[in-house]
Amino acid sequence: MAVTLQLVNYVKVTGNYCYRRALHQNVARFHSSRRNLVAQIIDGRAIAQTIKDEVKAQVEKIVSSAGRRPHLCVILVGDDPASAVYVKNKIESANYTGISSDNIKLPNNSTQKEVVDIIKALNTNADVDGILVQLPIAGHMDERTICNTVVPHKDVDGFHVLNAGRFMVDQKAFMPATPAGVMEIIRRVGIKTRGQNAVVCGRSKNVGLPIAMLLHADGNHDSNAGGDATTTICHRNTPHDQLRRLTETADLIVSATGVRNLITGDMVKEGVAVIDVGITRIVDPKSGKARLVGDVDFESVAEKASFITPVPGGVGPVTVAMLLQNTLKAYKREIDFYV
Ligand SMILES: Nc1nc(=O)c2c([nH]1)NC[C@@H]1CN(c3ccc(C(=O)N[C@@H](CCC(=O)O)C(=O)O)cc3)C=[N+]21
Repeated sequence: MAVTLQLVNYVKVTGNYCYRRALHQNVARFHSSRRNLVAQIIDGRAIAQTIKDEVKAQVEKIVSSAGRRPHLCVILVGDDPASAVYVKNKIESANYTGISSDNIKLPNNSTQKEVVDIIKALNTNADVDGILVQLPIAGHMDERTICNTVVPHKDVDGFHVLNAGRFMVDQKAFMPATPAGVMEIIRRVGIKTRGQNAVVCGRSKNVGLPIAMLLHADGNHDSNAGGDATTTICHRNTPHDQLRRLTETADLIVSATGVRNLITGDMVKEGVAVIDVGITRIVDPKSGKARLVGDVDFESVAEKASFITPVPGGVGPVTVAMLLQNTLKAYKREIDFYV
């Protein structure tokens, strides 16, 4: 019995593997110690590098034909250490692609009016293509007001209500960088979505919700490239046994909750593709050093998955690359907001 089971697994997963191997290179292989299964570990850094090189080539073309260099402004309020790391990554990556940038740092006690006035000045500054206000923003400010102050055609985060609304009705829009990154990974690696069961964990307005919208949407519609999956959204009020029932039949799981070890190997079926968007900072009990973990128990899930993204080195770097792609789109005024 055990032998038969193993053989079935081997044939099934090896078959998938051969088919997929031709499609992509940005993966490593995770060899199960217990079974003949091979999970492909998606290399987000390599995918991000490819995207950044594509952006860089386009920027070089613009500059060599005497064009103005695309310019990104990042506004950072306060001194949250995680935000400082993300902003540093964004600025460094922008530099790499040839996109020039400003990092506007404001003290934590800045007023909402001060931030709004800075955004308004950037909105009308013809030398600025993209504007981004790093979130979370200090508690005494209204995040919606701040996001809606950025003029839609410079809103490279896709957080303005016009971009969010246009996207929901299949009009061209700036897509938020993390959801765009998740879809880009799925496309570049060749993970099937059409007709598949997709489970999204997390319903945040900037990450979980737009990911679910993209996964379920009509992929034949040309605007924002949906995934045609049957998509279920789980969130903090989904009982864990119900979550398990859904993940057990999922072909694709995208988790974006910040709950460590939410998804474990016993909850998933063999051959599942898993995209881990969670970020939790922990102190490693062995080394005593701080490190990042995702929502997914990597070791146990990789035993069964066909594809899996690691944390760090998965979705995070691709998010940064998508922001730069959006900045280039803003520069080219690719999105017409008057239709
Ligand atoms: N207005 C706004 N736009 C955002 O796009 C935005 C934001 N606010 N607030 C926070 C989230 C989070 N986010 C990440 C960016 C890079 C990594 C990243 O580079 N991660 C690396 C590790 C970084 C580290 O060492 O901490 C990795 O996963 O390998 C992760 C997460 C953008 N966000």
